[in-house]
Amino acid sequence: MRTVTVGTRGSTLALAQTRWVIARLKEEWPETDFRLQTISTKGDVNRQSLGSLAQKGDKGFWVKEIEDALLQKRIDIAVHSLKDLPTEQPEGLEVASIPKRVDARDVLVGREGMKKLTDLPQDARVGTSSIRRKAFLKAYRPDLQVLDLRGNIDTRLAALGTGDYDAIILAAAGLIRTELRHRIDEFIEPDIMLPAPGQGALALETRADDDLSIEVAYAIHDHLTDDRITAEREFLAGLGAGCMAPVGAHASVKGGVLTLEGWVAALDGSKVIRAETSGDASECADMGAELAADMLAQGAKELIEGARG
Ligand SMILES: NCc1[nH]cc(CCC(=O)O)c1CC(=O)O
Repeated sequence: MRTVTVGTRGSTLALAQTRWVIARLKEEWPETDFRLQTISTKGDVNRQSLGSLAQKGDKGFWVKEIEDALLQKRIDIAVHSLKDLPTEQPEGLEVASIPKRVDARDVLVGREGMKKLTDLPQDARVGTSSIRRKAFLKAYRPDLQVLDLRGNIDTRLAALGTGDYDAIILAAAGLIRTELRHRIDEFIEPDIMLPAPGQGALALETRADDDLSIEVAYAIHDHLTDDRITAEREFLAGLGAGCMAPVGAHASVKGGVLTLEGWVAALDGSKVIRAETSGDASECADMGAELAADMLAQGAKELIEGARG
């Protein structure tokens, strides 16, 4: 029996999504033995000592050690949250497969009586770790206080219990994948908070010359998800921005027609540039690049640079 080693971070979310990936791969390749290998990353090690969000800004904070493990053949397939993966892979590695996406939206989890964005009183304290969520929330409800809230999903839910926050915002996908869907109080629609590019999707990364692992991973590739996230990520790349930018992107496909929406915001929410395009789904990459160019012409660059500080 051949063995394929699948690697990921040790967080609850990373383990849950990797177990899901292995179960799906096992359905397609019942004769293959899949092993799970956890790898600790700079992001995990430095979690306690993170002084500011900016320190997390270096590209691939969560993925470097995992990619090293791939290159050193300690693992054969890496499972990443797609939104944490830089838009370009290092020499010798590639994204071999994008499984079917789950819900891309952000969600609100609130205290009693604070179960919806519209329930929150003036000055309510909302916790989030993401500058995109912060900027879009401020644009929608400038009267709210947006407070920093870092840590893994369990830590963030626990913080809500201590009373320091009235509500927190996180990705639906993280809660769904860790069997915490029942904690979701409100799905925030994309017309209020556009999700992060790639949110809710996974990426299976392999060595570019490892044909066997590429074939194994590709068995759970989802073309529709791939078109959507290609448009979203080309948009992000076209802006010259990474996962730490106040940028949202969301693509949907109906009847072969892909619609891509993109937002870029000032950190304080005082300005949001929004644009949309649609076309044949086979043009997804060009559509992302064109939407980025369109928004750069509308002043998106100043907003992204402003957010870098
Ligand atoms: N940056 C952390 C991270 N990376 C992926 C997810 C959620 C799962 C996903 O978006 O696929 C999360 C947590 C969150 O944003 O609440």
